[in-house]
Amino acid sequence: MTDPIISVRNLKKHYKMKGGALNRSVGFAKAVDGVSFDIYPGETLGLVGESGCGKSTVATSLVRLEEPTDGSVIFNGGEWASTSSHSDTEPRSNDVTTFDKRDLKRFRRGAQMIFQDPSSSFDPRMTVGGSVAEMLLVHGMDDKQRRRAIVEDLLERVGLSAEDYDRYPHEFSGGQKQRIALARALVLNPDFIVADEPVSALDVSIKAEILSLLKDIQEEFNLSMLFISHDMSVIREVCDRVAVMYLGEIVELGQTETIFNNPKHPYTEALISAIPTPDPRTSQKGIKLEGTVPDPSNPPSGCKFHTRCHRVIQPDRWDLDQQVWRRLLNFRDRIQAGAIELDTLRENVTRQEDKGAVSADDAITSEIRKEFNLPQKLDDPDAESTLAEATEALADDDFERAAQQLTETFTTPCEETDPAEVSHSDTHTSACLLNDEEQSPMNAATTND
Ligand SMILES: Nc1ncnc2c1ncn2[C@@H]1O[C@H](COP(=O)(O)OP(=O)(O)OP(=O)(O)O)[C@@H](O)[C@H]1O
Repeated sequence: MTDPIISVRNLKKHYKMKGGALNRSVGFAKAVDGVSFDIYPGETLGLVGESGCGKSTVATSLVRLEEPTDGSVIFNGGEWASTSSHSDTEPRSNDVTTFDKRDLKRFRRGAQMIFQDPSSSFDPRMTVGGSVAEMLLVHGMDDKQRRRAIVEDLLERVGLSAEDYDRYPHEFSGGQKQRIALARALVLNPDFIVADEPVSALDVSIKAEILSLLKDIQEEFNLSMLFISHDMSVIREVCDRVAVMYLGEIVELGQTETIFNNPKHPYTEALISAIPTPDPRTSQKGIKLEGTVPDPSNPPSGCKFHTRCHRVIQPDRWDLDQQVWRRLLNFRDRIQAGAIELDTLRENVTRQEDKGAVSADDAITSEIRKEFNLPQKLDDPDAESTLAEATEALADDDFERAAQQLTETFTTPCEETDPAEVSHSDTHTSACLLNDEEQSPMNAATTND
C-alpha cells in the first residue's frame, strides 16, 4: 500500500480558559482531544460534525496556523525529505509539529488551505490576479511575466478567464471568489489541500458548481484533500472516506458508502437521519438530535455523546422503551442542573384548575411529566416508584432529594466508561460501547449466558 501523504496521530489542541477577577487559568477547553487519521495520495477525507465539534481546530492545528498541544502530523507530500532546504547531515523530521520557520514555509507550499468565506481572504485593493501571483513571488518566482502566465492559465482552469486577472475582488460573486481562492490554493502546485467548509457560505446552485469543480481539480492535480463540512450530503458527494467528529474526538471513520449504508456510531446515524429529503415527511428515521455540542471545557464523563445519544445504554435491570429511557435521563440531568421552571409549571396547573380539569395534589407531578414528555405511569414498577418519588420531592421544592433519587437509580454505563475504538473491518472503526464486545454490559450479559 502507498504511504499516506499525511498522518495525524493523537493530535490535541487544548485552549487555556481564564476567569475570575485576576484572569487566572481556570482549566482547558479540549477543542481537539486525540485525533488520528491518514490521508492517502489522491484521496479526499471528509471531517464532519456539528458546529463546535473541533473540525476547524483540527485544520488550523495540522497546518500549524495554531500550535497543537500534543500529537504528531507526519507529512510525506512533495518528496518533502529529499527536497529539503537543509544542507546539514542530521536526519530530518517530517513531523510538521516540530518544523522550524524554514521547514514550515516549505511545508506550506505543499499544503494549502481554502476557507469558508472567500470575501475575507482577499485584499480589496489588489487585483485578484495580483493576489494569486503574490504566492509565487513569496516563494521565489521573480519573473513577472511567468507569474502572470501561470495565474492566467489557472484562472481559466477554475472556470474564470485570463482577463479576470486585472479585476478586483468586489467585482466577483461569492462563487467566483471561491474559484479564485481555489486558484490561489493551487498556484504553488500543492499535494494536499485543507478545505474548511468551502461551500457552506454559497447559494445552493453555486454550491453544486463549486463542488463539481473541486472534484475535477482534485482528479486533474491528483490532490489529497481534507474536506471539512457540517453537511453530510456535501460530504457524501465529494469524499472517499469520512471521519465523524464529536466534541474533539473522532467517533467513526470509514469508507463513505460504508458510513452512509452501515453507520456504527449513533452520532453518525443521527447526522445521516438529519439530512433533509425532498419530501420532509419521508425518510425520517425518528432520530432527533436534541440540544447542541457540550462545552469542551466541561465535557460529559465516559462517552462524550451519552448526554444526547438516542441509543444510550440501559443497565440490565431496566427494560424501558428506549425513548422513555432517553427522556428519563434528560429529566435527571435537568433536575441535577436545577434547570426546571417550577413556577411556570405551577401557573399552568392553576390555569387548568380554573377550568376544573385536574385535582390539585397530583396536578404538579403530572405537569412535570408532561413537561419532560414522560408517561404518566412507567411500565416498570421500580422505575415508576423512583420517578414518582422524585416528582413528589420536586412538588415540595426539594430539588436535592429529587436529584438524589434520580441519580442513584437511573445510571448508564455510557457515562462511566470511555469507549475504546473498535474495528469493524480494515477500513472501518467506531468508538461506542454498544459495538465493543468486551466493554458493553449488554454484550457481556449475552456472552455470559
Ligand atoms: N481560541 C479559542 N479559545 C477557546 N476555545 C476555543 C477557541 N477556538 C475554538 N474554541 C472552542 O473549541 C471548540 C471547537 O471549535 P471549532 O471552531 O474547531 O469547531 P468547528 O467544528 O469547526 O465548528 P464551526 O463549524 O462552528 O467552526 C468550540 O467549542 C470553540 O468554542
